[in-house]
Amino acid sequence: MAANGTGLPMARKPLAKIVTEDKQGNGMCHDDSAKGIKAQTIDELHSLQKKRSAPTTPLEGNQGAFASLPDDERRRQQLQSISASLASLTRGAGPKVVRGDPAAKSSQAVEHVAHRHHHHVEAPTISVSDDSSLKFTHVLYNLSPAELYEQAIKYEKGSFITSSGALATLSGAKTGRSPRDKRVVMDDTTQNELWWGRGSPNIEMDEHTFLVNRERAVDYLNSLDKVFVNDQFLNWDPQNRIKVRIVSARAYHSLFMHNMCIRPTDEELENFGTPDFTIYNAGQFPCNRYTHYMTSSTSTDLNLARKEMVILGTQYAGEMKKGLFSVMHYLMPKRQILSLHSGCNMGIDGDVALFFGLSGTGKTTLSTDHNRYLIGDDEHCWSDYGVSNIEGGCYAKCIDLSREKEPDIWNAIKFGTVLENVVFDEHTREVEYGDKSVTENTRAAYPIEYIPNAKLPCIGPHPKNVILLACDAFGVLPPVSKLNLAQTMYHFISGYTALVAGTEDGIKEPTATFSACFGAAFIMLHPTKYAAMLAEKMQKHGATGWLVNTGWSGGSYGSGNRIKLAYTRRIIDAIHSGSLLNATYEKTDVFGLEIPTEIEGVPSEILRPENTWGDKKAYKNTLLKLGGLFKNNFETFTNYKIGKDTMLTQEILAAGPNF
Ligand SMILES: Nc1ncnc2c1ncn2[C@@H]1O[C@H](COP(=O)(O)OP(=O)(O)O)[C@@H](O)[C@H]1O
Ligand SMILES: C=C(OP(=O)(O)O)C(=O)O
Ligand SMILES: [Ca+2]
Ligand SMILES: [Mn+2]
Repeated sequence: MAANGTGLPMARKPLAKIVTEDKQGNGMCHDDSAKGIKAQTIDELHSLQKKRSAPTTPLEGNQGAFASLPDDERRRQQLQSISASLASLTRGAGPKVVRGDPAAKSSQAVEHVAHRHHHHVEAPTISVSDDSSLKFTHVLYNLSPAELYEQAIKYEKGSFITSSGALATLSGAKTGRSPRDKRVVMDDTTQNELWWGRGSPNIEMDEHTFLVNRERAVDYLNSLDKVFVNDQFLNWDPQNRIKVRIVSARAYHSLFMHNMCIRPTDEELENFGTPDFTIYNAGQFPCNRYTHYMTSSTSTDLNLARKEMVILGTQYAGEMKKGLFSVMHYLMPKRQILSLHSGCNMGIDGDVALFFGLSGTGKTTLSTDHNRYLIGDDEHCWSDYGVSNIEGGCYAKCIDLSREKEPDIWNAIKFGTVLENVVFDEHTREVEYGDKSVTENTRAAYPIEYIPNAKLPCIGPHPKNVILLACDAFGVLPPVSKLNLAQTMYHFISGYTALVAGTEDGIKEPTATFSACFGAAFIMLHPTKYAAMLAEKMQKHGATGWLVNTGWSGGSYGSGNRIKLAYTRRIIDAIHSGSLLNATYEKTDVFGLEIPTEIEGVPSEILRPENTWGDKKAYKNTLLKLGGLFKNNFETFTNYKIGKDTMLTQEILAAGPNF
């Protein structure tokens, strides 16, 4: 250390600064030596550049006289907890965990935890029986976005800073979720509690196979020089907050979760304790196909009893966010709280709207509204006290993103934002949002406060409007319809959308997707459980249901056009303001939907779909075709009672298409 390593003021008086005569600044003699640089080598000089801060970057050996014991003890326990998380279940002991970057110079003292037995049992003597227990695992704990940028750029191929400051990354071979590779441990409890079988997203796996995959993931993570650990929260409702730990191998994954989960304050982090749920993301490493239940090299495994999720063979970051969402779909209903795959925003008068819809239907786009407060774009809870966002960030699609149409999302793509799978100019680093070379599912993940009118904390009163979004590529659903409660339930359970499969390959036929509760991939209980809760809450709080088609008009995909975002926004405005509630309505054939005759700012002729079709016969046929698809899909639900009220069940069954 330099002369002043004692912490006392320098005894020697600094020399007077030498004043040079050059006022242009082109002289070579701007001598600052008077300040007495506290470094004798370049390395030491560089070490001065970084001011130390605790606890987000706790690399220092701050074991001086002033370091209080409880802090030390807390830190030791934190490392011990991470070691326990990373412990092999077959070898008993957790790895030696070291805090800090393995590439850091030895001048940076690191904190160690030697072997600790799983579940925090002290090991008196340890006989070293395998090589992995001789190795240190470096832990990069809750790094800041800047630190994660550096890690990504240094070590992860395909990481670049874009012209707006976002971190562009590649998710590898998987650029979307892999629902068919999702497995859920079936045990005595979950066998009875969860939704299994036809239509269910929960494909069974046994406890033993889970442990095989868990061990595979943990061994992979421990074989690395370093792992990233995020300790964060889910759910802005303080009474129902869940502590999550994400162990991952990539800075990209750590930054993604930093943005998407709720970020703890320093105090909250110090008192974090044991997580309620842990994700082991070993996405670069495949699962072993010889393992029972494995049908590909990708596996995302949920174990509710162990409160753990294992990811193998996919680096798509959305798996982590949606995996945790599944967990919330299990935990929250147990507390009589409804979990919702919806966006949510609030007007200046406190009117809250929910936006349900499958991927690509407009939850993120329409909940991000410059005239309203954003509560969240994708995952919420509805309790007896109102709504709360589960997450701390948004995950926007950015294909064809434009500054003009979506200024708030555009401006959120800046330093700190993860930009997945986008294409950019190699020199200017300007992103080309129209380019689908890597995937059509390009994404931006940013902290919610990057949206200027985010509502912090992300909570609000009971919803006034429940908007069901469907992107109908058949072009027969009206741009907006007002729903009664039974219709709302019918469409909620159906969870319809029809996107166009591959826009590139000349595919003309839209394919209908039905996904119960607008999120069948994430629900854990039978859809009727969530539907009953939604009906009860909507009734109790007097919420109105709406069906909004954000898809085609004037014909199916290929002949018609997608409804202009500007029109959809006017429709949504009219819902929020209450003006649409008092409009004049007429009923449609087949679906029996109530459609308004006029809305300010929207051409009246588009409100009734058949007006926009040139070929009326084709319209009728397409309408009947879609009606038939709805009927077929709903057959699986006809034997279920929805809630306590048999009347409601009958009404819901009758609220579908009639022809
Ligand atoms: N009329 C419309 N309403 C909503 N979104 C539209 C409309 N027309 C085009 N879009 C585009 O559709 C996409 C909707 O995606 P997004 O809001 O991310 O859906 P989700 O959050 O439900 O997955 C966006 O890219 C948006 O620009
Ligand atoms: C991240 C996702 O959400 P959404 O497309 O609904 O925004 C997803 O479904 O993978
Ligand atoms: Ca979604
Ligand atoms: Mn979204």
